[in-house]
Amino acid sequence: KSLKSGASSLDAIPSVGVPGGLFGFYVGAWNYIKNGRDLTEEGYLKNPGGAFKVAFMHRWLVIVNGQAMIEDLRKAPDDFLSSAEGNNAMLHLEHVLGYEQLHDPYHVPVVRTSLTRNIGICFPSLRTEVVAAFEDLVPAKTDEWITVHAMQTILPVVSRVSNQLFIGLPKCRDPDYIKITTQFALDVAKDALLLHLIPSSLRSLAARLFGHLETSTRNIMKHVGPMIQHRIEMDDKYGPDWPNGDRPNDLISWLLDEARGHPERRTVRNLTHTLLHLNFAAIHTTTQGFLHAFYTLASHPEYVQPLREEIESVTKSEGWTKAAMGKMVKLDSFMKESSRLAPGAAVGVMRKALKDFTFSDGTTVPAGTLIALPILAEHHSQANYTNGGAFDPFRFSRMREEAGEGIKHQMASLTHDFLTFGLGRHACPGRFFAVNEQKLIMAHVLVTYDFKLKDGVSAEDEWVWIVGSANKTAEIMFKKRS
Ligand code: HEM
Repeated sequence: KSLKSGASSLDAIPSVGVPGGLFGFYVGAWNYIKNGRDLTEEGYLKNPGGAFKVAFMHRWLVIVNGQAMIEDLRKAPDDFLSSAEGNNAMLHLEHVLGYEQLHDPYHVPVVRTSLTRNIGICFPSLRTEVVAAFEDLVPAKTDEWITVHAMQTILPVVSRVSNQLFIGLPKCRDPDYIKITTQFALDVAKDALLLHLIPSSLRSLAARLFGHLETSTRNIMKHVGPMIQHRIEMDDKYGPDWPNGDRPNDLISWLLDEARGHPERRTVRNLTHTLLHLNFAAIHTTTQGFLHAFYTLASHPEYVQPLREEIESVTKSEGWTKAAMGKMVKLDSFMKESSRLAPGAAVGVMRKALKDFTFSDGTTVPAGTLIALPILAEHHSQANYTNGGAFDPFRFSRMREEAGEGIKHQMASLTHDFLTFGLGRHACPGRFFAVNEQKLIMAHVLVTYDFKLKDGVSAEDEWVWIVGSANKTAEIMFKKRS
């Protein structure tokens, strides 16, 4: 039904990759699954500063581009263009992450405020965890190279460091806990895909029968259930002021602060869902971004020296602190440039129109339409970047040297031409943590090891549908620096 009514009212918007004929839409949907990245680029180049539509599974997706339309999307209120409903249409959040995760997302302000504010205070334990994780997972010596599987090494490092902030020691190091949380993110993607193929009236049932949420919740509760129960009881009794001031400073406490006066949020189950959800939001995204940058660096050894010099000089004067990370402008630029060329997805910043919506150029989409931005094409565009297709690691640090351009070109800043973290009110609230974490891990690797890609390994992303992933099988060789 939505396809039919949507199709007729979206007539004025040109389509890409969809042939005519009776089954044209479905051929187009298949084309987009096979070739989503290139078709998006094609639509972008044919419709500069405008809109085009692609066959996206079983519905149209309208992709808008250019500064003016991106600004329209950024400014649109939630009751016109909904981010929650956009993400729900992509991921079926209420089924794969839990009903309350869609309908009461109170973790978002917690991540934006308490978690972000605590990065500096928690930085020493984050750094300790990075050092300990590499000692365990990359036990290289100075006199010989060792080879490790890149993804299987970095994923648990990122999980340990993220969960140091979420729940602290000892659980953040527990291999079974790490396995469940990292596997959960992959299961979410699988469940969402399955639910795309099932009519909406049967989704709830299908999610209960075939989905992974219940099992993962049960398994993770075995690890954190008693701890969370204890924290709720202590919070009921003492609020934030525990005797001797020994209340842990972690995500569970920050969530409980925000959950005061909301009994439905203060349950082991609700807090466990939130913990799983944030593991899903944080770990694979950060790992992917890091790995792409790491492969790029390993295949461009000429950039190692300038980065090492910056890291060694900053840590000499500042130590390993959040302020030090802020001063590593070349490293920030390197990571941002890598993310510009490999943002993880060709389209993103998904919104669903809840009412008919008219863009400033007059393009109108009816209520129910899914809308997104062509992230990768904007990132490549010559209109946004000189030599936009080329990797220029210090382009952003050079921009930052220009007077008055300080903050704007940092990796965590949101601009219309850098969309890795989204845009506007619903942009990623975890981006300050993600950037600090990626820089901390990269800085540690750079000062601790020499490294190189095993022969023949590709630093290029692998693309399926609209998703670009860092090489999953690559091996990296490490030797400890003397
Ligand atoms: C490099 C790593 C990361 C990337 C690339 C990334 C990217 C994104 C993007 C593109 C969005 C949607 C923005 C939009 O629709 O406009 C988002 C949302 C979100 N991210 Fe991240 N993210 C990362 C790490 C994290 C981390 C570490 C956390 C938590 C600590 C986190 C928590 C969230 C949450 C809670 C949302 C939903 C925001 C809302 O609905 O308002 N992310 N992220």
